[in-house]
Amino acid sequence: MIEAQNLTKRYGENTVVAGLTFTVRPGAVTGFLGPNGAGKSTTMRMMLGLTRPDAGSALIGGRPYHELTYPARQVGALLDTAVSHRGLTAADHLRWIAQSNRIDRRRAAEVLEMVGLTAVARRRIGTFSLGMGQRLGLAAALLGDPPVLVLDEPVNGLDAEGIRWLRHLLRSMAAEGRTVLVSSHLMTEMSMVADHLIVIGRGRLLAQTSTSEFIERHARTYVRVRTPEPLRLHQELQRRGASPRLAHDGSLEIDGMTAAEINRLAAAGDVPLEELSTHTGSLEDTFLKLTGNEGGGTRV
Ligand SMILES: Nc1ncnc2c1ncn2[C@@H]1O[C@H](COP(=O)(O)OP(=O)(O)OP(=O)(O)O)[C@@H](O)[C@H]1O
Repeated sequence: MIEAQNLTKRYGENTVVAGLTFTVRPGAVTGFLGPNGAGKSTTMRMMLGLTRPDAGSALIGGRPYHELTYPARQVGALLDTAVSHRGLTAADHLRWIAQSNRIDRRRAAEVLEMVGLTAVARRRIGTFSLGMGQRLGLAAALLGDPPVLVLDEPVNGLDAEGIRWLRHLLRSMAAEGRTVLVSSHLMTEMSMVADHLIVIGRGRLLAQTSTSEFIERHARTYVRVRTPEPLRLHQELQRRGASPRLAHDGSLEIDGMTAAEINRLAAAGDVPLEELSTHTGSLEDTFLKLTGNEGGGTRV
């Protein structure tokens, strides 16, 4: 379990994390969503004792990070892919982390297997692609078999097969009862893997909900109509209180009315219809609308 209480971070006049309060529960994948610059990395760094909050606190398993005796056994973190010891082999890199956290060195081979890097265990990290680096970072996070995982944009650099593999890994980690927090700026990707969502924009909490509820509440449904007489239909619709939008292709998009209602209205007004269809806006659009497509901090 992770508990953030009023977490706040300012850089100069810029409040990049503004009083975030949320809970991340075990046994589920929780997506931490926000556009670039929304404050996700800063929040995760505060959870992991790497950045000092100006106010508030973050607890991992009921304790602040700095009070954990062997942190790598309590929380596995993937923060950025820059690995300092580029001359080390993947296996030696993991053995070194294991040793400094009093973890059995043999665990290195196990986690390399889990992330599909066994074949390159003896290669120097400096030669790794971005995707391989992400896998190695995940291996390091899993080294201490921790009950909590905090992963910052783990999808970055993975190819389609890697992304499928990661989804499976995250789900199985959650199914084992772990707390899994994964950040992303991609709504669609998160909707495919996360059970719960914490959405932030400009450092503020915008939503904390189950993924299915989020989709139900925010996905925009509208009706598209094509007619040779758009102006007349537009007037009829406005008379009914609707606000149709004229799309680039000349069709009308209408919120808040069903296709059947629009059909009856058109028939009553003797407006011929060439197309009448119901659409659901993309999740990505919904997300951008909710977050205002803005990441950066707010001046307060
Ligand atoms: N050390 C720092 N000094 C000054 N400003 C910082 C510092 N670290 C982050 N920021 C600013 O804080 C804001 C939030 O950054 P953060 O990296 O937490 O966002 P993010 O949601 O993780 O975005 P991204 O996905 O782009 O990493 C940004 O405007 C960033 O420029």
